[in-house]
Amino acid sequence: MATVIDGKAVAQTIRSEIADEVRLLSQKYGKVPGLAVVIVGNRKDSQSYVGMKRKACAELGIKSFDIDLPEEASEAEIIKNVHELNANPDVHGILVQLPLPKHVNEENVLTEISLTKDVDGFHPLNIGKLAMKGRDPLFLPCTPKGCLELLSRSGVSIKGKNAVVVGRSNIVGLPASLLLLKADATVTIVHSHTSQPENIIREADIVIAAAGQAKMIKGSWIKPGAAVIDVGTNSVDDPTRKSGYRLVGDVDFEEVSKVAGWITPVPGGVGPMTVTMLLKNTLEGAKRTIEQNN
Ligand SMILES: Nc1nc2c(c(=O)[nH]1)N[C@@H](CN(C=O)c1ccc(C(=O)N[C@@H](CCC(=O)O)C(=O)O)cc1)CN2
Repeated sequence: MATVIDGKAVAQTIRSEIADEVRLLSQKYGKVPGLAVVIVGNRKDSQSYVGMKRKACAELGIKSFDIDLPEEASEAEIIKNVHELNANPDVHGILVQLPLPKHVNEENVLTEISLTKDVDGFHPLNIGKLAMKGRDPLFLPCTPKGCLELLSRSGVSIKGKNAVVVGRSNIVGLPASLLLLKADATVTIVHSHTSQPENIIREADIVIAAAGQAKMIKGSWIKPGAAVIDVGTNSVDDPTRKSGYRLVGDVDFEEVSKVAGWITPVPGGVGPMTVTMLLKNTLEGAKRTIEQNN
C-alpha cells in the first residue's frame, strides 16, 4: 500500500514557518508582506480559491489588498489596476486569479505584472527563465512548486529519475515539467495527442497528473513503488452528499494506492500546497524588497 502524502498537514507546517518569519520581519523593519489578489467576475470556483487566499493571508499576518472587478471589466481596466498595484510600495505580490473572462487576453494582463511582484510566476519572462539552464526565475509557479515540496518532504529524490507529467497547461503541466528537468529528472510530457499514454506512464518513477480528467490514471498504468502526485480537482455528481457533488483527482486513488509507493489524495493533497506556496512566494518577495530598501 502506498504512503498517503498528507498535503494539508505539510501545508500547515509550512504556514506556521511563514507566520514566524512574518513576525520577525515586522519586528525588525515594522513592515509586513502585502499580497494583492485580483479577481474578475463571479466564477464560483475562482471566488472560493480567492476566499482561501485572503483568509490564509489574514491568518499569517500578511496584508491582503482585495481587487474585485466585474465580469465586464475591460482588459485596459484590469491592466490599470495592475499598474496601480505595481506602484504601491506596500504590495509585494500581485496575483490575478485565472481564468479571466473570455474577452480578456490573459497574457496581456500577466505581462504587465512587475517581475518583482509576480508571485504566481506566470510572467512570460519568469517562465522563460524557468526553461533556461543555469537561470532561475524570481518566483516559481505555486502548484508545481507545491508538488516538488511534497516530494522532497516525503523523501522522494528526483535526480536521475524518470518523471512523467500528464498535461501541458501553462499553470501546471508545463512549469512542472520544467521544474522536474531543473531537478535533473528525465522528463516526458504526455497530453491529449499522445497515443497509449499508459505505456509511457508505466515507465515513470514519478508521475504528476494534471490532465483534468477524473480518475483517468489506473492502477495498471503505474510502476510499483512510483510516487504519484495528483493535481486534478474534478467535481463529480454524488447524490449522497448534501452539495450533490464531490471532488476526485485525475488518479483512480483506490486502484493506484495499491501499486504506488507514495500518493497524494484529492482533496487534501496538492490543493492546500498551492495556496501555501503563494504565501511563501509573497514572503520571499517581501523579504527581498524590504531588506534591499533598509
Ligand atoms: N492565478 C492563479 N489562478 C489559478 C491557480 C493559480 O495557482 N494561480 N490555480 C488554480 C486554482 N487554485 C488557486 O488559485 C487552487 C486550486 C485548488 C485549491 C485547493 O485547496 N483545493 C482543495 C479542495 C478545495 C475544495 O474543496 O473546493 C484540495 O485539493 O484539497 C486551492 C487553490 C486555478 N487558477
